[in-house]
Amino acid sequence: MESPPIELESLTKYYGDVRGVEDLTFAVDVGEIFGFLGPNGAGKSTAIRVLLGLLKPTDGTASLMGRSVTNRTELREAKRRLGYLPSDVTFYDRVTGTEVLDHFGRLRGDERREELLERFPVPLDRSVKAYSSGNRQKLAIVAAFMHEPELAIMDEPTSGLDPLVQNEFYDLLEERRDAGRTSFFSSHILSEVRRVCDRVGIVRNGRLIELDTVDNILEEGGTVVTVRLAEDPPPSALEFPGVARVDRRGGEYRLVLAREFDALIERLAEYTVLELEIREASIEDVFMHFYGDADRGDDDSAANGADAPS
Ligand SMILES: Nc1ncnc2c1ncn2[C@@H]1O[C@H](COP(=O)(O)OP(=O)(O)OP(=O)(O)O)[C@@H](O)[C@H]1O
Repeated sequence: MESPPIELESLTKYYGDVRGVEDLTFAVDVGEIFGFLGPNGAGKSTAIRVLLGLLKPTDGTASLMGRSVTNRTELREAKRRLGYLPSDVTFYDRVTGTEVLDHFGRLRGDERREELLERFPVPLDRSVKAYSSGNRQKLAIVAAFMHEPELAIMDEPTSGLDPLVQNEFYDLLEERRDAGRTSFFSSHILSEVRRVCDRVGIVRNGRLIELDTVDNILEEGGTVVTVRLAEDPPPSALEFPGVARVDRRGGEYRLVLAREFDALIERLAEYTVLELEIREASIEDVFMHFYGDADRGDDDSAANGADAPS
């Protein structure tokens, strides 16, 4: 059987006392577009840097296409079949775009170079020092994908790209999926996650807190109910199975829930309903609770609070 493109097993990385990631276990399947999400400082870049062999795990294992990233020979083999897009693209400044691509082409191949340059055009003859951040990102995309890698690992790949270029990039990921190639990327842009990701893993405080298909997650929190009551119950009084979260803002309660209307009506019948609105949830409504509430008690480590900017 084919090895998973990415496999993490109890992966833990501490920077001294500061927790990067803790006990991360999940695998990415062949042909998936997998989104790696979580608030700032959650541990996404740490996991990605371990996967690329740039950081040594404190504990646990990580492998790419069945090759352990802590074994130099295996890592080198895996890297030939990998495309990588870092979060802050830096090239040696005194070279031109063409020279950058020549360099990566010699290392790994460049059969899609011309086609990708038509889709992500950059001023090839100019020094990359003079590139705008968007052009740097486009050059990095061409460099990462021109050898048609089996697996692409990307840290916030669309940051700095204009909307048209972003769309071109999403098309590229979808074509890769159709060809059975795997893409893994971190993102803060929920609309792009909804548009392209098959499955997501969400990390917070270094730990995996959700691993599911985007469809399932949206289904479970697909409805937003806003209600105003004559009474003033605590938000927890409006919780029932199927409710993902309840917030109170001013005199209004806002529930994100699966389509459990009977249970909703039963619960609201205990109160005097003054106003009621029911609408389909946006992806922000559904995902925000994975981001917020960071201090609600799921932190059990002295390392908590060490979220200095990275
Ligand atoms: N080189 C480092 N030395 C010490 N601590 C670090 C280092 N790099 C990251 N950290 C810490 O590890 C934790 C995880 O950071 P990481 O950069 O992996 O998060 P992230 O999810 O990628 O965040 P962002 O969305 O802001 O890019 C944070 O607490 C961060 O301060």
